[in-house]
Parts: sequence; structure tokens; C-alpha cells
Amino acid sequence: MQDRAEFIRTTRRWIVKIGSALLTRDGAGLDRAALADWAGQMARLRKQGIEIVLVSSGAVAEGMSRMGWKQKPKALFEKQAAAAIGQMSLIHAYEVNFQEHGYLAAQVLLTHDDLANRRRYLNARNTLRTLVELGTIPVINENDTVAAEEIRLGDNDTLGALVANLVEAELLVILTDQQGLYDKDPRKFTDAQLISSGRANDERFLEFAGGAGTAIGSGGMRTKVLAARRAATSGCATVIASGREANVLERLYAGEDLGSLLLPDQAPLVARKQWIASQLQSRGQLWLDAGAAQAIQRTGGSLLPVGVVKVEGEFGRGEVVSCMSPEGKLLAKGLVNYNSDEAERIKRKPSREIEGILGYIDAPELIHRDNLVLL
Ligand SMILES: Nc1ncnc2c1ncn2[C@@H]1O[C@H](COP(=O)(O)OP(=O)(O)O)[C@@H](O)[C@H]1O
Ligand SMILES: N[C@@H](CCC(=O)OP(=O)(O)O)C(=O)O
Repeated sequence: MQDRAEFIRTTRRWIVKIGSALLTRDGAGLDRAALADWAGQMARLRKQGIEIVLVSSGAVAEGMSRMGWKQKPKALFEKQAAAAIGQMSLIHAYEVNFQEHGYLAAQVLLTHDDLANRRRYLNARNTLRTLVELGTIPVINENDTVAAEEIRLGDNDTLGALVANLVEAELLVILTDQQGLYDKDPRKFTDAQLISSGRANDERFLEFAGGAGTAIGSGGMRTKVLAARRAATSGCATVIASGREANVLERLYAGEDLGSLLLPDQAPLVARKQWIASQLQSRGQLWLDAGAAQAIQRTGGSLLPVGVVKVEGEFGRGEVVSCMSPEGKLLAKGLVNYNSDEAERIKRKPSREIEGILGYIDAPELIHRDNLVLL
């Protein structure tokens, strides 16, 4: 494997994600001194030519602390209210601190829909790229105040990875309250061993990773490992490291062996496929027979109607659907050429019969291989 310092030198655009538990001292309110310190480090990296996009959590936790709430509220509307209150102090603190180093902060609040709708996705990408080119430091969070429960991303590890895909970053740095990924939860096991580096797609890492360590954090290590996998689809590496380690970002830049470095082991997907892969929700499911599953997995073929045995959900033409194996495993996602009613009518049928059944033919495939992403 390439030497760490050598690899870091090839990176030019970083996403830095700071977690709630770390930023708010487990919910005790914003750690302003630490925040000022990270802002200083990011500004110094920016001066050295590293483009930084920050994904910061902490709105709900800080809102709770400002309201004097001791526990995370159960009701969504209360969490949303807390986010609206906390986001103010969060963004104010970043603005003041970045300005001290001569940088403008730019607030960007995203929802799942902004990334799921292709037009809005492209818009968000252009805006973020422009903000970076203008020399500002974008500060991103989920738009918690408007995101309904069922479409919330919920944890910012996922958001960090989606943003890494969006702006084609080379490195996603996830700062948290542990030194990195251990082979078991270090809060529970004193003999846990730190993983210094590995492949983002190593199956063992998901087994190692447990849930959040505090009531304030969401997702725990599991969402961080999944984020590393997601970031890897656009060729982006991930470092999970402790935000409490002195000068952690600058030391990472110097190539120091801190935290866990999870490297992509696949060629980056082309931009369109990346967008398909980044869809967290799909409109429906196509259940494949064994032959079709093999055709898309082994030979990289398109999905033909003849290989589909069951159609679930309601979807329109051009929407994202999931392809399931006969055993119920999610194999791929893709943009479908026919809507759900049409797919229902042409399933199990050879493509030459499509026109006779529907009265027209758009394409012989249900999903063309250019629009199909294996997972
Ligand atoms: N294998 C593991 N290695 C390290 N931390 C783990 C592991 N499994 C679970 N965790 C927990 O994940 C927590 C960090 O995630 P989380 O609480 O969501 O923080 P954040 O707010 O930074 O995203 C740690 O405090 C730790 O208790
Ligand atoms: N958007 C939420 C962050 C969600 C969250 O807690 O994320 P994480 O940093 O993964 O624990 C907030 O700002 O409170």
C-alpha cells in the first residue's frame, strides 16, 4: 500500500466532519475552545492549498443545551425546534472563528431530497463548487428543521460521504470522540485494538462497528464505516480520527499515522452512476431470477424484463429502483426505463414482446447497464 504521507500529498479537497458528541462535550454545550482550534487548523490547511468543506453536527445538541433540556426530546418537532435554535450558535461560532483567519464561512443546509432529485443535486454541486472556488469555507448540516422523519439522513456521517461524492473530494476526515475504528467498541472493551488502515469495503469492519457511544451521537461507528464505503464509490478515502488529539488535522496532513485510514479499492464510478449509488431511497423493487442476477453481477449486463419475476412499489420512468436477488439481497440500483404498471406487464417476457404488450417500445432493457450500479 502507498505510504500514508505520500497518499495525503495527493489530496487537494477534504471534507471534514465533526460529530455531535465531540463538538458538544457529550451534550454539555458547544466546546467553543475546541471549535476555535479546529477552525484555526482548517484555515491553515486552506492556506496551504487544501480546499475544505466542513460538515458539522451539533445543532440539536446545542439547541437542547441552550434550552436547558437534559435529554434528547422524543418528539420530532421538538428536535427540529432544538436544531433551529442550535444551528444559530453553531454557525455564528464558525463564522467568527473563520473570519479571524481571514476566511468567510458559508452556511449550506441540505435535505435528503436535495441530493435525491437530480436537478437539485446538480444545483447543490454547482453552488458548493462555486463557494470553494470563491475561497470560502462551506459549513454544511442537514436541514433538520424541515426534514421529516422518514426522509431524514439522521446522521452526518452519511451526509459527509454524500458531500464527498458531490464535490469529488479525495479525503473525508471524520472527527469523533474516539481515536478511530477499533475491532470492538472501546467504551465497552478495554482491550479493543485500533485499526490503523484498511480497505473501506472490508466486511469485518462493519462487524467491529457498534452504535453511538452516547445519547447525543447518532449512528456510532457503523455509520462511519458505511460512510467510508460510500465515499469510496467516488474514489474518496476516509480517515476516522479523534478530534481531541492536538492539531489532528494538520498532523494528518503531515502524514502522521493517526486514526483509521480506510482506502477505496475500486475505480471511481462515473458521475451519473455515483448519483444513482447515492440514492438512499428507491421507489420500488425488481426481484430478479438467478439468471438475471448473474447477468448483471458477473457479466455487467443490462437488466431485461425476462429476468424479473416480481415488481414492487410505484415508480415512474427514469426513477431509481432496487434490484433484489432471489434470496432478497440488494444487488444493484438503477434508473428504470418503464413505470411500475408497465414493468408489471412486461416482467418475465422477452424484449421482442414489449411492443405487442404495451403498444410501444422505449428500450429493450428494463434498466440499461449504463444506468445500473452494482452494490
Ligand atoms: N468498533 C468501534 N470503534 C470505535 N468506536 C465505536 C466502535 N463501536 C462503537 N463505537 C462507538 O461510536 C461512538 C462514536 O460515534 P457517535 O457517538 O455517533 O459520535 P459522533 O457524534 O462523533 O458521530 C464512540 O463513542 C464509540 O462508543
Ligand atoms: N444534524 C444533526 C446531526 C445529527 C448527528 O447527531 O450526527 P452525528 O454527528 O453523526 O452524531 C445536528 O446538527 O444536530
